Amino acid sequence: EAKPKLYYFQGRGRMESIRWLLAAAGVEFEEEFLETREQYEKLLKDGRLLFDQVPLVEIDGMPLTQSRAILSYLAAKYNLYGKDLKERLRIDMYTDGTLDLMIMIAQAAFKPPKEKEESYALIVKRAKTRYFPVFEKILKDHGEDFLVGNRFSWADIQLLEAILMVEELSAPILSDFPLLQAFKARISNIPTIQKFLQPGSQRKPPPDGHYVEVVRNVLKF
Ligand SMILES: CCCCC[C@H]1O[C@@H](O)C[C@@H]1SC[C@H](NC(=O)CC[C@H](N)C(=O)O)C(=O)NCC(=O)O
Repeated sequence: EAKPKLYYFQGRGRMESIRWLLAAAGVEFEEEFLETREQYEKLLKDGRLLFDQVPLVEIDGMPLTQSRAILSYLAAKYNLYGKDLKERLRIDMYTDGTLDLMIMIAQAAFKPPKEKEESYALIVKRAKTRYFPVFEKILKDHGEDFLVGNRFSWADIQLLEAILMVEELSAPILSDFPLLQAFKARISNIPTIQKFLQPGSQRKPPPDGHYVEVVRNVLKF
């Protein structure tokens, strides 16, 4: 079976959660990095971008776009989506939350320095007062190792991704969340995730000026 192929910039953006999910599921994938406008225009001309947007994931012979749809498809395909409708609903609610937080971080990279710093401060505040308290309470109320159904799911993978990303903005962010600290250690030690966290994996670094410049050039915005 052909490996999934991911078409995106050589950065996190809206593709990083897809990389995390595939890696956590132990699925090897290939990547084509968009560096030039011509590459993007070829994808458009070939009719592979439903709404003219990336991420694009080619899997099971289909060109998939829309990152949340892709993530849902992959979570279901690799049995990381709970055991029934109600567990899937909780996983959708939690992952929509962590995705909202991570998109704020991705978009902040494109702002001028002062606005960017203000955005990062707001993101850290939201993580500390809105998002992480919710997950700390879920872990406390259920007293289980995982967020949903006492089983590893997409929700756990994405929460770990979000924790690590916010720690890059504020290292002590988990100081008031002991259960999240234990969760972070537990999920990081899952073999497929541990491997993805090693240097040399397909995990991408934080956005930098070069990444922003490439995206602006390719997408002309
Ligand atoms: C201010 C904007 C910052 C984000 C810019 C890009 O870098 C990433 O951080 C997010 C986007 S990714 C690139 C962008 N794709 C999307 O916005 C996809 C949105 C879709 N709902 C998804 O979830 O996949 C793109 O292709 N745009 C072309 C254009 O619409 O004509």
